[in-house]
Amino acid sequence: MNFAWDDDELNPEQSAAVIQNGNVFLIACPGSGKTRTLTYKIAYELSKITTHRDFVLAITYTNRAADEIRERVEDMGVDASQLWIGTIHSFCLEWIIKPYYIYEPDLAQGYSLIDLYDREKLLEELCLPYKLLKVTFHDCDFYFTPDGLHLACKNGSKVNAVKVVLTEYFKYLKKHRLIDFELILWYAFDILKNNQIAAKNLAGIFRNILVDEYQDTKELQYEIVSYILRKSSATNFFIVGDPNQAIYDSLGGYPIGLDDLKIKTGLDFHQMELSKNYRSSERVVSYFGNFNLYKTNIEACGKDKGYQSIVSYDREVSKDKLVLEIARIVKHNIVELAIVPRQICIIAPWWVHLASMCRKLSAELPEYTFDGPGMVPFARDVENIWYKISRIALTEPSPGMYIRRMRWAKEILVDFENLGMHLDNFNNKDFLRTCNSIKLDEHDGISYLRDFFAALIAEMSIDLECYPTLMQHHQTFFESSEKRVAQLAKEGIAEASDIKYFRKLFENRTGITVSTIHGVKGAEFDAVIAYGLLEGMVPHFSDANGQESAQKMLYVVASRARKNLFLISEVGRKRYGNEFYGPTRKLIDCNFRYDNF
Ligand SMILES: Nc1ncnc2c1ncn2[C@@H]1O[C@H](COP(=O)(O)OP(=O)(O)OP(=O)(O)O)[C@@H](O)[C@H]1O
Repeated sequence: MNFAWDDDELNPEQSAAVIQNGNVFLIACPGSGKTRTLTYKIAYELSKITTHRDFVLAITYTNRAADEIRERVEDMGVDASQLWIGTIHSFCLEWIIKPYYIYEPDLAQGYSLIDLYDREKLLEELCLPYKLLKVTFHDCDFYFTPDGLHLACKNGSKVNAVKVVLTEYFKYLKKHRLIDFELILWYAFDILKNNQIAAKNLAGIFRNILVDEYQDTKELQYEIVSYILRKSSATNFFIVGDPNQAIYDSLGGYPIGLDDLKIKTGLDFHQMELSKNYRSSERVVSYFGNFNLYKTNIEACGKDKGYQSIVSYDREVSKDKLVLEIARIVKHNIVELAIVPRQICIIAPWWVHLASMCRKLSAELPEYTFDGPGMVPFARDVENIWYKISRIALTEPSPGMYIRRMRWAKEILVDFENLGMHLDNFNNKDFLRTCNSIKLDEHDGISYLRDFFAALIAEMSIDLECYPTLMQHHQTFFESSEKRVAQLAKEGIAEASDIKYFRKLFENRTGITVSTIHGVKGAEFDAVIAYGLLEGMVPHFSDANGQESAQKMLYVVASRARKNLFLISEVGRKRYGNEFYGPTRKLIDCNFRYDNF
């Protein structure tokens, strides 16, 4: 029987998208339940599968989104064993590179994935000769298109140095048979381009391919999916996103137009739309409508629709008073407006401004906690096996965590087997049982993890020396974690070394979120406070398409708010010489009756 739902679960637009046969191109405005629609669509298509050979493939932007959707599908009582859901990188590794790497000359002799920490370290070293030009690994972002390499760096004085650094970087990777995230896409694309059988096999497995957040998808990713789709007339494609929220332009992401998509895939599409915003008040919706580049339809219809929102814009506060002003706004929301701390988010464009803001706010408002970037005390590299084990080591067995921990255990055992370990009948339940039996009385987070891993290896009789990859992952995991803990301690967060702080990462968030604009993608909060809205930051000074990018960033920021929105262009931030940053031009141009706050 097909999976069914009630009227109060999906609105008519969402239901129509879920049950639509064939290929769907779905444009969804902010807060319109894109994730909900995608989840039901997956559940619906899974329930229609009649043979064990068919799979549903869903590609999400983050591992976290993949986990959430999978868990929701399982909670709905739908069998998810024929669902593969994950990021495009995981998909390429598991389904294209692992089975077909021998067809790729650069990979045929074997390859391994460079750890994120090692990658950063390598690039930092290669940048050293260009210290005077202030070239750092942050300048070394790049991406590939079918025509080859593109640099994210648009700074004329650095570009040549970055090119040399990257040439050395690729040489090093090749010599050591390493690949990074961008190379995963490149090689997957190359394999499909040169190997008809690979694309055909994949097309035979997946009856449905679903892509979330298409607006931030890169050309190579569209190409990879298109190779598969062109090999099968029986595979349906469902692609959803919001072109107004495309903020990864500098890394090669773009919202493909329908005509282009038709040409690439050779398919026809039902063009559909989700236009009902369940998130924000009418006032917030009318505000972010000012930045609606593609003129998509949006109608507020959630439970907070009639909320008397505050939408304010401050262009006067000085940089030196910023912390006090943000603290005042936070307190007002919590004390006067009864908004809970975890429903507040503080956003700035640049990561560098957030760590110090987080620290200063923690000192100013000691009664609240702040969850910010750079606050994670250990290496969160999802491809590192020891990170995967740490997820189990740092969470407690409980009914609520059971399914998730079982899945993590399974992933670890698959990794172990891929390393050549013979696990006989040792299954994921046994693995969890072994982990749960490890009891340690250790308060230092890093020592705890070291002891935990040692106990686990001993219990499973694993000889680390026999598995170089495991040893290498072990070394980089701890090197990177020690560096992070030291950095946090330097910034005044001494408790970061405590095991309780480590465990917090996996608990439900209770503190005030502090995030970059890019990091807040997909999230929603009752109150949003955004600062650093300055021309040169929003948009970035090197952005060739700056005004359009600023418009999209403002659209993303403002559409995260359910109830209240506070925008700040502080004065007094030095640019260079005697020059100061001024407010974001798109904000100055926006004609809106802000509230005095
Ligand atoms: N049919 C519905 N009825 C009531 N609430 C809904 C419905 N669909 C979605 N919602 C709620 O609307 C909110 C926004 O949904 P979701 O986060 O999926 O939006 P989104 O489209 O992904 O937004 P964005 O693109 O801005 O990230 C969520 O709180 C969700 O539970």
